[in-house]
Amino acid sequence: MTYTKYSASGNDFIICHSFVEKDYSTDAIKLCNRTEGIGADGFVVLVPTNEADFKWLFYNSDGSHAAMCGNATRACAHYAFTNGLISSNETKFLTGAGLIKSTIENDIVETQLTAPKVINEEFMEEGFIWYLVDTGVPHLVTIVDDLDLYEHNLCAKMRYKHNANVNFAKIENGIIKVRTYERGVEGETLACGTGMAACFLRAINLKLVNDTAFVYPKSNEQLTLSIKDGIIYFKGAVKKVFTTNI
Ligand SMILES: N[C@H](CCC[C@H](N)C(=O)O)C(=O)O
Repeated sequence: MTYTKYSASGNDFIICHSFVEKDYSTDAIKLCNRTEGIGADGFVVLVPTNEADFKWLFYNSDGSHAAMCGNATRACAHYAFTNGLISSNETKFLTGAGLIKSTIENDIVETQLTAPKVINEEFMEEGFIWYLVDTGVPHLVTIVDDLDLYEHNLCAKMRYKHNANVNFAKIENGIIKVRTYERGVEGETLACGTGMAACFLRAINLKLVNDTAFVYPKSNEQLTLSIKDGIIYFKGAVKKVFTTNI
């Protein structure tokens, strides 16, 4: 089987395409293992569908299924285009969160996320003020002045209590810096697309940024987030790291 490793702002994925739609969770655990596998935060299998250019099956590195993954949409769109699975540089494909549209311009890919759903506008827990929103998957967001306040055990506690990813964000001069504990990776990743979108939405909600903002995840790679008519767009570079047959 041919697998391609991608990095999308540091969030890394193993991608392949197949005619066979089945449960690949065991493959995800083996392939994503960073000591005995290729190593990645997630595993994606693109399969045919009559409803869009393709459909994806997305798995976190622990084998759990997730409806959506912002950074993986950018990597998969690039993969589909460079592997000739799509003929246009604009693609629509099916995820567990619904239809996703992505546009590929060389190594820069922009994705239009599904409409966000605010679950809880504001609540206090563990000494922080939280915002809970679904940007394709559920995300908790807290705005802090110091990103060193991010702490693994606190994030794990909030992750399990709310079954959501956990984000700490710092906003300074209209720029957002984010640290994310990712559900299904069960630790901090170098970037989380739907998490950055959740932090951007909270910053908009608090009137701390304009309709377009630069967002920097742990990898410090720059992404651009914008909102128009309630829909979030996020754009950034992707990198095809290598292809292998195993
Ligand atoms: N770990 C997430 C899915 C991946 C989200 C993240 N990698 C992104 O780029 O949006 C979850 O299970 O809710």
